[in-house]
Amino acid sequence: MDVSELLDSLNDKQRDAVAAPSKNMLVLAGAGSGKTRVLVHRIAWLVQVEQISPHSILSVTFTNKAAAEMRGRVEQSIGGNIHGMWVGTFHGLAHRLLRMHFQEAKLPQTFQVLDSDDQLRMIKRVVRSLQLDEKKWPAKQAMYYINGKKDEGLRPQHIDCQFDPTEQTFVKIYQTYQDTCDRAGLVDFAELLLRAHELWLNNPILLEHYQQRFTRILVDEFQDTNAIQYAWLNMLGKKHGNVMIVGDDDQSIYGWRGAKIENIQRFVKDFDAETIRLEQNYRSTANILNAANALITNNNNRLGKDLWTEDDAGETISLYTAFNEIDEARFISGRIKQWLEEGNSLDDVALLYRSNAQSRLLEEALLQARLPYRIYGGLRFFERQEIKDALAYLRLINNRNDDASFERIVNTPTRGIGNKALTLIRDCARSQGSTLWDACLHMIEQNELAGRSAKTIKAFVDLIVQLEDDSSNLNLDQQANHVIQHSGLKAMYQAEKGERAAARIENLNELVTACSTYEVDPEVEDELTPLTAFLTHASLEAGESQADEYESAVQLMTLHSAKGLEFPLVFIVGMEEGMFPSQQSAEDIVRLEEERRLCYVGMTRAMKKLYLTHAESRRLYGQEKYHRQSRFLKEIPDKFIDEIRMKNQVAKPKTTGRFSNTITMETFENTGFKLGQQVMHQKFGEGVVLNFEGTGAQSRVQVNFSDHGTKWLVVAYARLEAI
Ligand SMILES: Nc1ncnc2c1ncn2[C@@H]1O[C@H](COP(=O)(O)OP(=O)(O)OP(=O)(O)O)[C@@H](O)[C@H]1O
Ligand SMILES: [Mg+2]
Repeated sequence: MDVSELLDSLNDKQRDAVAAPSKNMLVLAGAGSGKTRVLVHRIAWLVQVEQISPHSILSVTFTNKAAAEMRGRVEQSIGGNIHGMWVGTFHGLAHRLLRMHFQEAKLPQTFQVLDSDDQLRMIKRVVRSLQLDEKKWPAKQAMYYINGKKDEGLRPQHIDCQFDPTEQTFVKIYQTYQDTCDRAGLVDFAELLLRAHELWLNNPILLEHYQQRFTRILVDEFQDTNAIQYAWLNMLGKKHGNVMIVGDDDQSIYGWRGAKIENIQRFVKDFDAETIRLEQNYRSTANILNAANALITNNNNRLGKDLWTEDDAGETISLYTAFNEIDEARFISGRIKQWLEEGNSLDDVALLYRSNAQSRLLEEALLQARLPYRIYGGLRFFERQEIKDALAYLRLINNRNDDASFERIVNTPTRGIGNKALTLIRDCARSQGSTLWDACLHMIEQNELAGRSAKTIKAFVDLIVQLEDDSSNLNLDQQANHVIQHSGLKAMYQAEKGERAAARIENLNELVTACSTYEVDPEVEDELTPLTAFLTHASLEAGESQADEYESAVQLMTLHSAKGLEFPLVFIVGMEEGMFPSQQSAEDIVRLEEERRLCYVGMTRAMKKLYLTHAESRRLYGQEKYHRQSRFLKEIPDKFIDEIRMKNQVAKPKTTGRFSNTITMETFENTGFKLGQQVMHQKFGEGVVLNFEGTGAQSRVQVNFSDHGTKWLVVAYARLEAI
């Protein structure tokens, strides 16, 4: 792209931001106003016009995927590659620094990243080792505590807990956990940021090196930075005064993870930054945009922004009231099918939900309708059980001190190592201040294990050593394959049988493929073995990209992970009180406002058409619950919404069992049943058909059961038999 093109595709305000002389800037603007576009064009501008070396540019994105996209977009617009430029998430960049300066950061070269699942296990173990009551000190709570403190930049010794015995215990857990991680060479996500911050704090020369190197810094989605990220940026960027941040206070949705909206104003003050506001939205139709704008005005203390569009009103937003969660899912799959039949692509469709667990039913409906789908950021490849098992073997082979991996696989597949033996090993590790692996060696050597345990533990130790011996000279993918085969994992999953087992084997095979296509980043990972590099990659990526990347598919994701994305057709499901807003946020104004921002984020992902759905009843934890519709629905002015309700589409519902003769003889929409007909249901027994609703796959019948009263049932599911 030449320079004029770079600017031509921008409006005046965007252009001002892209071509501004270097200074600290805040681009504050609502959803879809081109903030990310400005950032990308700004980088291209710096390289092409200002002749800044990519080496001097550091750009922070919110996800790894966004980083890859940004790199691609910049490379495309300057028509060349941008080697030397650092683009990544705060975590990814911190990790990179720690890899490059592991000694200064007081880490072993082979340090590994601990994901949250493994972190939780470690903390559980620590709580137990401190002989605390696990009910009183739940590991999860301790994990929030530890990560929260790290996000604030606090080590145990910084925490004043003299007069608070509860906090004293948490600090003790924090300290013990940290000691264990340090011993094992493990770094959790929050630790990455804190360590990287301390790295600079303790090494002024190193800091100065990076301050001089990164003379241009850009940050997307700034509204979701936490305290330690802000401190890190402040340290790096303040000296040269060329930091551009873009953000939207109305889209701050990670307060629960320590993000601070106040950082936006703080930045303006600390960095003496100029504010540029963008006001034109290029993403959504006027109906969608105005509905989202109306919703968000219900929040207080906003920085305030105007957002308008030149786009047409477009279709109204459709609101569907499903009568239960199955109906909701089927309605959605029906509409997607229709969308596809109208000649559109599945890639253009997103289903957004409040919590991950909601995906299951939607998946089921999509599977039934044979609509390919992909879960974005949910059941991630590298988080799947079998993958984590295989990686744990590789990790332990790579680094015997990795206690988390040791714990995971010591008895997977089962090899008769019981809890008793494990407790002995843990105790020994604790008393020796050693890792679990070393404790095993010690106990074997000293004959401290009972006959059977001694044998099984020795066998495990031998297995790991053998796996390493046999595979260390192989290529990375051969090595992975060898370990999957000879660890017993493959046989174990094969023995499981069924579809799920087949999927697991497929995943394991895919891991080998992932190894074979993995490319080492020469700037950081040259010194590492390919295995260490790959294992790190696995932890960081956690499968943000899915296996079947090239197939056209519906995207399923949580509202949180939809941030920054856009789709022509969007469904937001489960819009019920207690679901969205979530139960916990209903009484707390701060949390409620964050939920509302989340709804704003969700709605503003839609370009052409938005569906909002809710179910009148829903099975939750095995129980049928009735929820009122979400207050957010009521906050959207009626003029933007069009209600679809099956009841409106059918003949008047009847509530009694008496029918006129003409109706009695009709078979409703080929359901196979007639009004007044006697039917049998597996669970509810005998009954009489009272009424029909809906059409096609969604048709429902109302049946009066002799023993269970009147119920509405979806014909396709109910398996009613005429008698
Ligand atoms: N000046 C412009 N002319 C035409 N299209 C534009 C312009 N600016 C942005 N767009 C398009 O508008 C859409 C939204 O842009 P972008 O994703 O950069 O917005 P954003 O402010 O980052 O949104 P979000 O707040 O959701 O992250 C994109 O499809 C982008 O290509
Ligand atoms: Mg954006």
